[in-house]
Amino acid sequence: MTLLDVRNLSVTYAGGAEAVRGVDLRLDAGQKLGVAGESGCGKSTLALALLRLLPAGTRITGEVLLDGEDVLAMKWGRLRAVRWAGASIVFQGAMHSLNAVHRVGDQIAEPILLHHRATPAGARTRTGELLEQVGLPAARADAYPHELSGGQRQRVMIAMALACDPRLIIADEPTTALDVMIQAQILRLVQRLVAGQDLALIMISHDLAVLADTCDRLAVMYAGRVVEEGPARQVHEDARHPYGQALSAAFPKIGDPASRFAPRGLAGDPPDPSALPPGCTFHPRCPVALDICATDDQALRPAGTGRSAACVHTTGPAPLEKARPGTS
Ligand SMILES: Nc1ncnc2c1ncn2[C@@H]1O[C@H](COP(=O)(O)OP(=O)(O)OP(=O)(O)O)[C@@H](O)[C@H]1O
Repeated sequence: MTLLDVRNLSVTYAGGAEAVRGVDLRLDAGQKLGVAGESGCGKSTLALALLRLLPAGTRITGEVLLDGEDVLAMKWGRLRAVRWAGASIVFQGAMHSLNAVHRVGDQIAEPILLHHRATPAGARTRTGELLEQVGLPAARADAYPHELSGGQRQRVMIAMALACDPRLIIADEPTTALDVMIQAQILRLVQRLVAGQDLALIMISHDLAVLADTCDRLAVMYAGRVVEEGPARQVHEDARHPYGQALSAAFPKIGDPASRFAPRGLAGDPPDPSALPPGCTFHPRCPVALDICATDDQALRPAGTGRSAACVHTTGPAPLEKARPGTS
């Protein structure tokens, strides 16, 4: 059953940055979707748009249907109910997301009190259970954020995200700020919490290998657009879009120790979303670009069973839009 249906979602920041452009995504109940892409490709903007957490003045268009209800069209009161209880977000860098002057237990209890109309004693019991679920002693509820390590704080953030029994968790680079050993622990925790449950997950990372290990499906974003989508392992091991191929070559393949020593980086950076190049936005960096790529962008189209890509090499020419006049 479809839990999340994102249709033609676009986000433009007040300054004119087109951070997300025409994204379509579908997620079934309990399904795990990875969203990959370099820094600046619009992954966090996409996550924030799903719960309308973007700064005032940002233009969001399209539809975000959560259980059939459009988050983008909801009244404020309904939106508040959907945040935490329908879907919740675990951000990167827990220190900035937690309030430094409140005990972590009180911060976990807050959404429980708000959404479940629990008594303070009931909320405290539930907080203890949640802390134990994420591998912390219940007594850590009395700690302030600065008394916890980075990994412990991220566990608290995950406990908060679980507090109201959401059907969807969005994890935005949940391990980025942590050292490698702790990263692995937190990833295992997320995998354990979502495995075999009806809890859907959108996990955002620049690391395809991590996503392939955790998720069922994978969407690769470039310059605000999904350029490739499909079963996670297949996209990681045999990407169809040249950007997906470059991204996956930059990280070791699961179970392939040789690839660990031969990462191939991609020259250059993603384009400035306020001044996107005409045609396919990847063409200036693409090793296999054709003349047509400088003028015509390609729509995401079928590229094998259950897979899609937006590349003239994979799917043949079918322009999404002509280059804007004066831009080529
Ligand atoms: N509040 C904002 N105002 C204007 N532009 C913004 C704002 N937030 C992000 N951007 C721009 O939108 C683009 C997409 O940023 P976003 O953070 O979504 O990318 P990302 O793929 O999540 O990158 P990272 O992995 O570094 O978080 C970037 O060019 C960024 O500079």
